[in-house]
Amino acid sequence: MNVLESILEGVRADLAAREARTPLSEIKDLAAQAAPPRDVMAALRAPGVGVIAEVKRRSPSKGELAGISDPAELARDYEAGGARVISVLTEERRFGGSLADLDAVRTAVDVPLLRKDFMVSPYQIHEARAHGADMILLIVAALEQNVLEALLDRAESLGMTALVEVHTAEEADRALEAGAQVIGVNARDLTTLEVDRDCFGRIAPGLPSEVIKIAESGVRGPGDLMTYAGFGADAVLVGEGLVTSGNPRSAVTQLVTAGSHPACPRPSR
Ligand SMILES: O=P(O)(O)OC[C@@H](O)[C@@H](O)c1c[nH]c2ccccc12
Repeated sequence: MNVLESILEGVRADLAAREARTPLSEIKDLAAQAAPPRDVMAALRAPGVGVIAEVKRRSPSKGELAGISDPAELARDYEAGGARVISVLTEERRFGGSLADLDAVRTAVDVPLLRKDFMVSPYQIHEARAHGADMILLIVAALEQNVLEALLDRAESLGMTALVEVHTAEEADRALEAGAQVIGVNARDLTTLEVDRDCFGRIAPGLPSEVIKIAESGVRGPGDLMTYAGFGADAVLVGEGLVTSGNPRSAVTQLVTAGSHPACPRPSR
Protein backbone atom coordinates (compact mmCIF):
# COMPACT_ATOMS: atom_id res chain seq x y z
CA MET A 1 0.00 0.00 0.00
CA ASN A 2 1.44 3.42 -0.89
CA VAL A 3 1.27 6.48 1.42
CA LEU A 4 -1.83 7.92 -0.25
CA GLU A 5 -3.70 4.63 0.00
CA SER A 6 -2.88 4.25 3.66
CA ILE A 7 -3.95 7.86 4.40
CA LEU A 8 -7.22 7.21 2.56
CA GLU A 9 -7.86 4.09 4.63
CA GLY A 10 -7.68 6.13 7.85
CA VAL A 11 -9.78 8.93 6.36
CA ARG A 12 -12.55 6.47 5.45
CA ALA A 13 -12.57 4.97 8.93
CA ASP A 14 -12.77 8.39 10.61
CA LEU A 15 -15.48 9.46 8.18
CA ALA A 16 -17.59 6.38 8.98
CA ALA A 17 -17.35 7.23 12.70
CA ARG A 18 -18.51 10.83 12.12
CA GLU A 19 -21.34 9.70 9.86
CA ALA A 20 -22.51 7.33 12.58
CA ARG A 21 -22.66 10.25 15.03
CA THR A 22 -24.14 12.89 12.71
CA PRO A 23 -26.22 11.56 9.80
CA LEU A 24 -25.96 13.11 6.33
CA SER A 25 -29.40 14.75 6.61
CA GLU A 26 -28.28 16.58 9.73
CA ILE A 27 -24.96 17.74 8.27
CA LYS A 28 -26.84 18.95 5.15
CA ASP A 29 -29.13 21.03 7.38
CA LEU A 30 -26.16 22.54 9.18
CA ALA A 31 -24.52 23.37 5.84
CA ALA A 32 -27.72 25.03 4.63
CA GLN A 33 -27.77 27.21 7.77
CA ALA A 34 -24.17 28.38 7.38
CA ALA A 35 -23.37 31.90 6.16
CA PRO A 36 -23.18 31.92 2.33
CA PRO A 37 -19.87 30.89 0.75
CA ARG A 38 -17.35 33.62 -0.05
CA ASP A 39 -16.31 34.37 -3.62
CA VAL A 40 -13.12 32.34 -3.98
CA MET A 41 -12.78 32.91 -7.74
CA ALA A 42 -12.79 36.68 -7.27
CA ALA A 43 -10.09 36.35 -4.60
CA LEU A 44 -7.93 34.20 -6.88
CA ARG A 45 -8.44 36.39 -9.94
CA ALA A 46 -7.21 39.55 -8.22
CA PRO A 47 -4.07 40.99 -9.85
CA GLY A 48 -0.64 39.63 -8.97
CA VAL A 49 0.32 36.19 -7.72
CA GLY A 50 -1.70 35.40 -4.62
CA VAL A 51 -0.79 33.48 -1.51
CA ILE A 52 -2.86 30.67 -0.02
CA ALA A 53 -1.48 30.22 3.48
CA GLU A 54 -1.96 26.88 5.20
CA VAL A 55 -2.59 26.03 8.84
CA LYS A 56 -0.56 22.82 8.99
CA ARG A 57 0.42 21.16 12.25
CA ARG A 58 2.23 18.04 11.04
CA SER A 59 3.15 16.30 7.84
CA PRO A 60 3.70 12.61 7.10
CA SER A 61 7.21 13.40 5.83
CA LYS A 62 8.42 15.76 8.61
CA GLY A 63 6.21 14.97 11.63
CA GLU A 64 5.38 17.88 13.98
CA LEU A 65 6.23 21.14 12.17
CA ALA A 66 6.00 24.05 14.60
CA GLY A 67 3.80 23.29 17.60
CA ILE A 68 0.87 25.52 16.58
CA SER A 69 -0.84 26.40 19.84
CA ASP A 70 -3.51 28.72 18.46
CA PRO A 71 -4.69 28.21 14.87
CA ALA A 72 -6.89 31.32 15.12
CA GLU A 73 -3.90 33.52 15.93
CA LEU A 74 -1.88 31.99 13.09
CA ALA A 75 -4.78 32.62 10.71
CA ARG A 76 -5.03 36.25 11.84
CA ASP A 77 -1.32 36.65 11.09
CA TYR A 78 -1.85 35.13 7.63
CA GLU A 79 -4.75 37.47 6.92
CA ALA A 80 -2.84 40.51 8.18
CA GLY A 81 0.08 39.50 5.95
CA GLY A 82 -2.22 39.55 2.92
CA ALA A 83 -3.14 35.90 2.29
CA ARG A 84 -6.00 35.68 -0.22
CA VAL A 85 -7.27 32.34 1.01
CA ILE A 86 -6.42 30.37 4.14
CA SER A 87 -6.13 26.60 3.92
CA VAL A 88 -6.87 24.56 7.02
CA LEU A 89 -5.74 20.95 7.09
CA THR A 90 -8.45 18.92 8.81
CA GLU A 91 -7.03 15.41 8.35
CA GLU A 92 -6.29 14.08 11.84
CA ARG A 93 -4.10 10.99 11.69
CA ARG A 94 -1.18 12.21 9.57
CA PHE A 95 -1.56 15.99 9.63
CA GLY A 96 -2.85 16.51 13.19
CA GLY A 97 -5.68 18.73 11.95
CA SER A 98 -9.39 18.76 12.82
CA LEU A 99 -12.70 20.39 12.06
CA ALA A 100 -12.21 22.24 15.36
CA ASP A 101 -9.23 23.99 13.74
CA LEU A 102 -11.46 24.98 10.83
CA ASP A 103 -14.07 26.36 13.26
CA ALA A 104 -11.42 28.31 15.15
CA VAL A 105 -10.05 29.84 11.96
CA ARG A 106 -13.53 30.66 10.63
CA THR A 107 -14.34 32.74 13.67
CA ALA A 108 -10.97 34.56 13.45
CA VAL A 109 -10.76 35.76 9.82
CA ASP A 110 -12.87 37.01 6.90
CA VAL A 111 -10.91 35.63 3.94
CA PRO A 112 -12.20 32.54 2.09
CA LEU A 113 -11.22 29.20 3.64
CA LEU A 114 -10.11 25.99 1.99
CA ARG A 115 -10.85 22.76 3.82
CA LYS A 116 -7.72 20.74 3.05
CA ASP A 117 -8.48 17.07 3.45
CA PHE A 118 -8.81 13.86 1.51
CA MET A 119 -12.34 14.20 0.20
CA VAL A 120 -13.90 10.91 -0.86
CA SER A 121 -17.59 11.44 -0.14
CA PRO A 122 -20.24 14.16 -0.57
CA TYR A 123 -20.68 13.98 3.21
CA GLN A 124 -17.31 15.71 3.69
CA ILE A 125 -18.33 18.54 1.36
CA HIS A 126 -21.50 19.33 3.30
CA GLU A 127 -19.42 19.03 6.46
CA ALA A 128 -16.86 21.51 5.08
CA ARG A 129 -19.67 23.97 4.31
CA ALA A 130 -21.24 23.47 7.74
CA HIS A 131 -17.89 24.41 9.28
CA GLY A 132 -17.54 27.57 7.19
CA ALA A 133 -15.29 26.42 4.32
CA ASP A 134 -15.72 28.10 0.93
CA MET A 135 -13.39 25.82 -1.01
CA ILE A 136 -12.54 22.12 -0.91
CA LEU A 137 -9.64 20.05 -2.20
CA LEU A 138 -10.19 17.19 -4.65
CA ILE A 139 -7.10 15.04 -5.25
CA VAL A 140 -7.31 13.43 -8.69
CA ALA A 141 -4.93 10.60 -7.70
CA ALA A 142 -7.31 9.61 -4.90
CA LEU A 143 -10.53 9.51 -6.92
CA GLU A 144 -12.11 7.53 -9.74
CA GLN A 145 -13.22 9.83 -12.56
CA ASN A 146 -16.95 9.46 -11.86
CA VAL A 147 -16.42 10.21 -8.16
CA LEU A 148 -14.22 13.23 -8.98
CA GLU A 149 -16.99 14.59 -11.21
CA ALA A 150 -19.72 13.93 -8.65
CA LEU A 151 -17.77 15.67 -5.87
CA LEU A 152 -16.96 18.63 -8.11
CA ASP A 153 -20.65 19.00 -8.99
CA ARG A 154 -21.62 18.72 -5.34
CA ALA A 155 -19.20 21.47 -4.33
CA GLU A 156 -20.50 23.76 -7.07
CA SER A 157 -24.11 23.04 -6.17
CA LEU A 158 -23.32 24.34 -2.67
CA GLY A 159 -21.74 27.49 -4.13
CA MET A 160 -18.26 26.31 -3.21
CA THR A 161 -15.13 26.20 -5.35
CA ALA A 162 -13.08 23.04 -5.84
CA LEU A 163 -9.29 23.09 -5.97
CA VAL A 164 -8.55 20.06 -8.14
CA GLU A 165 -5.08 18.73 -7.37
CA VAL A 166 -2.84 16.98 -9.89
CA HIS A 167 0.75 15.80 -10.01
CA THR A 168 1.04 14.51 -13.60
CA ALA A 169 -0.09 15.63 -17.07
CA GLU A 170 -2.48 12.65 -17.22
CA GLU A 171 -4.11 13.79 -13.98
CA ALA A 172 -4.35 17.33 -15.36
CA ASP A 173 -6.26 15.93 -18.37
CA ARG A 174 -8.64 14.20 -15.99
CA ALA A 175 -9.12 17.42 -14.01
CA LEU A 176 -9.99 19.32 -17.19
CA GLU A 177 -12.27 16.51 -18.35
CA ALA A 178 -14.13 16.81 -15.04
CA GLY A 179 -14.58 20.56 -15.63
CA ALA A 180 -12.13 21.92 -13.05
CA GLN A 181 -11.81 25.71 -13.04
CA VAL A 182 -9.05 25.80 -10.45
CA ILE A 183 -6.17 23.34 -10.78
CA GLY A 184 -3.42 22.91 -8.22
CA VAL A 185 -0.19 21.26 -9.25
CA ASN A 186 1.24 19.57 -6.17
CA ALA A 187 5.03 19.35 -6.32
CA ARG A 188 4.78 16.48 -3.83
CA ASP A 189 3.90 13.04 -5.12
CA LEU A 190 1.43 11.79 -2.50
CA THR A 191 2.25 8.16 -3.24
CA THR A 192 5.97 8.58 -2.39
CA LEU A 193 6.09 12.03 -0.64
CA GLU A 194 8.95 13.10 -2.98
CA VAL A 195 8.99 16.80 -3.95
CA ASP A 196 9.66 17.78 -7.57
CA ARG A 197 9.62 21.57 -8.01
CA ASP A 198 9.78 21.22 -11.81
CA CYS A 199 6.34 19.64 -11.89
CA PHE A 200 4.46 22.97 -12.13
CA GLY A 201 6.61 24.17 -15.02
CA ARG A 202 5.93 20.97 -16.95
CA ILE A 203 2.17 20.97 -16.47
CA ALA A 204 0.83 24.50 -15.95
CA PRO A 205 1.84 26.03 -19.32
CA GLY A 206 -0.27 23.35 -21.06
CA LEU A 207 -3.46 24.27 -19.19
CA PRO A 208 -6.09 26.54 -20.77
CA SER A 209 -5.55 30.23 -19.98
CA GLU A 210 -8.93 30.58 -18.24
CA VAL A 211 -8.07 27.91 -15.65
CA ILE A 212 -6.74 29.29 -12.35
CA LYS A 213 -3.36 27.68 -11.68
CA ILE A 214 -1.97 27.11 -8.22
CA ALA A 215 1.52 25.87 -7.36
CA GLU A 216 1.36 23.73 -4.23
CA SER A 217 4.01 22.48 -1.78
CA GLY A 218 7.70 23.06 -1.24
CA VAL A 219 7.56 26.87 -1.66
CA ARG A 220 10.57 28.14 0.36
CA GLY A 221 10.18 31.87 -0.26
CA PRO A 222 9.80 34.67 -2.81
CA GLY A 223 12.32 33.06 -5.20
CA ASP A 224 10.13 29.99 -5.68
CA LEU A 225 7.07 32.22 -6.09
CA MET A 226 8.81 34.17 -8.88
CA THR A 227 9.79 30.95 -10.65
CA TYR A 228 6.21 29.69 -10.53
CA ALA A 229 4.94 33.09 -11.66
CA GLY A 230 7.07 32.69 -14.78
CA PHE A 231 5.16 29.50 -15.56
CA GLY A 232 1.77 31.20 -15.11
CA ALA A 233 0.91 30.66 -11.45
CA ASP A 234 -2.08 32.64 -10.16
CA ALA A 235 -1.24 31.68 -6.59
CA VAL A 236 1.06 29.58 -4.47
CA LEU A 237 -0.10 27.37 -1.61
CA VAL A 238 2.34 27.36 1.29
CA GLY A 239 2.31 25.50 4.60
CA GLU A 240 5.60 24.39 6.10
CA GLY A 241 7.59 27.44 4.95
CA LEU A 242 5.17 29.71 6.84
CA VAL A 243 4.55 27.72 10.01
CA THR A 244 8.29 27.14 10.56
CA SER A 245 9.30 30.73 9.70
CA GLY A 246 9.11 32.09 13.25
CA ASN A 247 7.15 35.08 11.92
CA PRO A 248 4.27 33.89 9.76
CA ARG A 249 2.85 37.36 9.22
CA SER A 250 6.06 38.73 7.78
CA ALA A 251 6.70 35.51 5.81
CA VAL A 252 3.31 35.92 4.09
CA THR A 253 3.95 39.62 3.52
CA GLN A 254 7.25 38.84 1.79
CA LEU A 255 5.52 36.42 -0.57
CA VAL A 256 2.63 38.81 -1.24
CA THR A 257 5.09 41.63 -1.93
CA ALA A 258 7.00 39.47 -4.42
CA GLY A 259 3.71 38.41 -6.05
CA SER A 260 2.62 42.00 -6.59
CA HIS A 261 6.01 43.36 -7.70
CA PRO A 262 6.04 44.90 -11.22
CA ALA A 263 8.88 42.53 -12.20
CA CYS A 264 6.77 39.51 -11.28
CA PRO A 265 5.41 37.85 -14.41
CA ARG A 266 1.59 38.02 -14.39
CA PRO A 267 -0.65 35.32 -15.76
CA SER A 268 -2.19 36.62 -18.98
CA ARG A 269 -5.82 35.79 -19.57
O1 LIG B 1 3.93 22.48 3.53
P1 LIG B 1 4.13 22.76 2.08
O2 LIG B 1 5.24 21.97 1.48
O3 LIG B 1 4.24 24.24 1.82
O4 LIG B 1 2.81 22.25 1.32
C1 LIG B 1 1.55 22.85 1.54
C2 LIG B 1 0.48 22.04 0.79
O5 LIG B 1 0.74 22.13 -0.58
C3 LIG B 1 0.47 20.59 1.25
O6 LIG B 1 0.13 20.58 2.61
C4 LIG B 1 -0.50 19.71 0.47
C5 LIG B 1 -0.74 19.78 -0.85
N1 LIG B 1 -1.67 18.86 -1.22
C6 LIG B 1 -2.03 18.18 -0.15
C7 LIG B 1 -2.98 17.17 -0.01
C8 LIG B 1 -3.22 16.68 1.23
C9 LIG B 1 -2.50 17.14 2.34
C10 LIG B 1 -1.57 18.15 2.23
C11 LIG B 1 -1.33 18.69 0.98
